[in-house]
Amino acid sequence: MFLGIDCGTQGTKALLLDAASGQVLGQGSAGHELISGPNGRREQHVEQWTAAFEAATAAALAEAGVTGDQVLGIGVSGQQHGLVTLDRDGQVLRPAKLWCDTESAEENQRLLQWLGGERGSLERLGVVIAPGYTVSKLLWMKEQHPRLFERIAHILLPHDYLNYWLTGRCCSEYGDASGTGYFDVRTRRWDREILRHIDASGRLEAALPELIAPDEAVGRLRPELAHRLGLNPDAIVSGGGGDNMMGAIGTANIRPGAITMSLGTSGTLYAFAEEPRISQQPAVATFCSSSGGWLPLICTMNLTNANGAIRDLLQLDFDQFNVLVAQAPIGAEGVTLLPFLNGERVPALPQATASLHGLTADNLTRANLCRAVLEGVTFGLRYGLDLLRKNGIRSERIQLIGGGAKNPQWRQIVADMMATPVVCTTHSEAAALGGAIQAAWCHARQSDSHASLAALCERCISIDEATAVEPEADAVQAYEQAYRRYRELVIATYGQPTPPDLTTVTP
Ligand SMILES: Nc1ncnc2c1ncn2[C@@H]1O[C@H](COP(=O)(O)OP(=O)(O)O)[C@@H](O)[C@H]1O
Ligand SMILES: O=C(CO)[C@@H](O)[C@H](O)COP(=O)(O)O
Repeated sequence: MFLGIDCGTQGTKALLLDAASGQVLGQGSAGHELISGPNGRREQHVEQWTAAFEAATAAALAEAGVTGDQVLGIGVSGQQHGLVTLDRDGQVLRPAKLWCDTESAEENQRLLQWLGGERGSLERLGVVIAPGYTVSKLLWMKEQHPRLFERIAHILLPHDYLNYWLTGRCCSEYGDASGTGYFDVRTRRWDREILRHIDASGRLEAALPELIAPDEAVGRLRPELAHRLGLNPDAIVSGGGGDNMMGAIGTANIRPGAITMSLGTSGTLYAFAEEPRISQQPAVATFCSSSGGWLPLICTMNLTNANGAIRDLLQLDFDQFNVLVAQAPIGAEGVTLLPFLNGERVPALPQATASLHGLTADNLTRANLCRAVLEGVTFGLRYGLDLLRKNGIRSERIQLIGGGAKNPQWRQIVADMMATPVVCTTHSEAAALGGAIQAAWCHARQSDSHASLAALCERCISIDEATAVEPEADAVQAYEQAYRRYRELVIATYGQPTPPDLTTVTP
């Protein structure tokens, strides 16, 4: 039995996998609260993650009817880019600053300048540092909380922190590390110089966790924690990874040829690559995968949060929202919502606010508003898909995961808007499943078994054919028009982000 954990933005999901049969035996979840503040502050108390870990794990074990002593390994997936700082006694210094926090956008701009702009960042790190990446949070902390900054002894990402809580060891793996902005994705090494630029004392470099390979274990559970959670004290903890890296494993996206799209708090799109072919397009982040390769990725910051904001405003539940969406035609009778409530990463508009366009006395209806938000957030992913496709990434279909993938209406909208068939894997909690599969892989390597990651994915992941949807020709055309209007409005309202340059730099 293997336990997969996904510490997402809105909550933690746990899943218990019988890796021998490939069956998921039980699942559980528990929510997190966001701390929102001025200038795009989005933080979370790490105690929420550990409490949610415990609650979700207990629920998954109870649903499976299995005791924790049967768990042989744990794999943790986590929201990317967040900054957790510890002092030398291992105490957390302040709430974690999250991937969707844009408070350090200005610090990011200064660091980008130091790197030589987008080109300099690409040449040096293989990614263009974006607001939300970890590196600018460090500069922000130095300037805003100098006393706490001086006490930093360990810098961890969210899933690294959970691994530390589980095992007592601070380390990181290539996938999540590649989203920090102080890591070279080509060589898979930390970039210490950028940290020295932020603080010449050497404190930050000394605080970097050790890097481990994707099939390496972090260690075993701390005995007292194993005892408290009722888990097997001999259970190993695998390296885990960022939620997108784990979502890739959990959808068997470990070979070129597949595209996974996640409809979570963020919207993401990614495809496995065997080589670090760095795109010159700044929006495409060529992260490392947590399965030995690379994972070119697009991320939008406004997805289910924007839907939720309109749902709350109109006091609707999911079903009522969906009924209203269905009542409005494609294009919402000319109502377009540019949903940048949190600022945005793709397109690169960290300071943007959302805006509503095309309202008239005739089209201002609840149905059009609901459709406009769902279309607006999905258009962002269409823009991202175009960028990936222009960089040579092709797939016959899109594998849809995350909370939003449970919505059949949204699945059809995705298929029509992307003009591509869409399907879900049996377990939409693919990041948690990926964690469990990675733990089984790691356990097999430790026990000298020859179970490959590919064989485990084949055994544990299946397509849910009942969710398969094909694009419908009329709808594809109608969305094409609505998408053009969306792009024109983005450019007219916020200006043109860096024009796409589709050549590639040093592979
Ligand atoms: N049936 C559904 N229809 C539409 N959206 C849903 C449905 N179920 C869950 N969601 C959305 O999914 C979100 C959570 O997705 P999830 O992938 O777990 O996010 P995260 O990992 O960022 O915490 C919820 O906030 C909710 O808006
Ligand atoms: O920042 C990114 C990817 O670069 C996000 O995808 C985060 O990893 C958060 O994921 P969710 O909470 O939406 O699952």
